[in-house]
Amino acid sequence: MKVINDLKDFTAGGFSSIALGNFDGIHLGHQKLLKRLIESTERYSTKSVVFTFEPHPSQVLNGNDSPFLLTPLEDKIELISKYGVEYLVLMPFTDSFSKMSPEGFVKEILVDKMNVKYIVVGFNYKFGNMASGSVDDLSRLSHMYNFTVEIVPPITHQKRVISSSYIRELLQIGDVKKVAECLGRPYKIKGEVIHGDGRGKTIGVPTANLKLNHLIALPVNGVYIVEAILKGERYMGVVNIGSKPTFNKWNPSIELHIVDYSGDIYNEIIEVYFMDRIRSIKKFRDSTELVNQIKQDIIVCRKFTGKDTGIV
Ligand SMILES: Cc1cc2nc3c(=O)[nH]c(=O)nc-3n(C[C@H](O)[C@H](O)[C@H](O)COP(=O)(O)O)c2cc1C
Ligand SMILES: Nc1ncnc2c1ncn2[C@@H]1O[C@H](COP(=O)(O)OP(=O)(O)OP(=O)(O)O)[C@@H](O)[C@H]1O
Repeated sequence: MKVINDLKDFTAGGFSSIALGNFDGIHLGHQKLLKRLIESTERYSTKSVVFTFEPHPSQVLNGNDSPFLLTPLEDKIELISKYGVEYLVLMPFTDSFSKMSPEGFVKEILVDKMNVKYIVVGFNYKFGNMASGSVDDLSRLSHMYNFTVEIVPPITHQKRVISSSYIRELLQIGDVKKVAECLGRPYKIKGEVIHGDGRGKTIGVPTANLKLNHLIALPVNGVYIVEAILKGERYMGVVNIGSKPTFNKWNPSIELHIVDYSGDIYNEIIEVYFMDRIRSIKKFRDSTELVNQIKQDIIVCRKFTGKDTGIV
């Protein structure tokens, strides 16, 4: 897959099939669009293109108030390329770009620069300045400029329309199981192992403290069952996201205890896949009570394994 930041580098020749949107998370709704995109290329003899913005428009429009992301760019690229997409356009979402009218975007970018023949979008797609363009506008413009528009009806999970924002809401209540159902895979975060207070080893539960990308959404504070990928190997583990009230440590951290593992893993990169939430963080009377609880957490974690986790 060719990743392009500047349309000058777009040299597809012939016609294009284009999927439009932000694609944060590559959830089941996005996946449906990607499948339809690939299917269209045979019908229309086109090149497949995913057209998205980088950075995410909300980061430009809302600055520090923009939501945390579900997928870092490198994961988004990897997930999209798995569908066999030929071009991924990461259009810089500048202030001036955000002021383009819906008509201007379609004519100047999609028609003139990309020779569009087919567009696939979801039912609620909005585009152009102030998100003023709708799928009806896109249909109207398709007659004017002679391309086909396919509008994908809502993809739902338990009667809720799946969207990146809905998945962020689920993370905020810790429902990582439902998140996995909406993504078609478990939610993943990735980080480098850094030094903690070194208390874990002394209480018999060594933990890897992870340094994370601060733009990426985390599940709400609590204790989770996870699968961890370390040096290409897969392990089960338990993760604590949040503070350590038992020791009066209130700064947030994320700590992973890998079950049945010992060894020095400082500076290693670990991928963590969230399978289920076990409980909230509690203040225990002392470290013995805490360790007893963590042992229980590990039992719950062990019971969970043996299942097909869906990690690809
Ligand atoms: C599975 C798991 C559950 C945890 N649950 C709690 C908890 O409920 N309350 C708490 O104060 N600390 C909890 N912790 C955090 C421990 O206090 C922490 O791992 C220990 O203090 C070591 O911290 P350090 O790596 O910074 O030295 C938990 C840790 C793990 C791995
Ligand atoms: N559940 C869904 N069903 C059908 N189409 C969808 C669904 N979710 C997103 N799409 C479509 O996929 C494309 C990319 O979606 P986009 O990432 O922009 O929005 P989103 O996933 O709905 O997230 P947000 O919550 O940020 O609006 C758009 O064309 C959108 O309409």
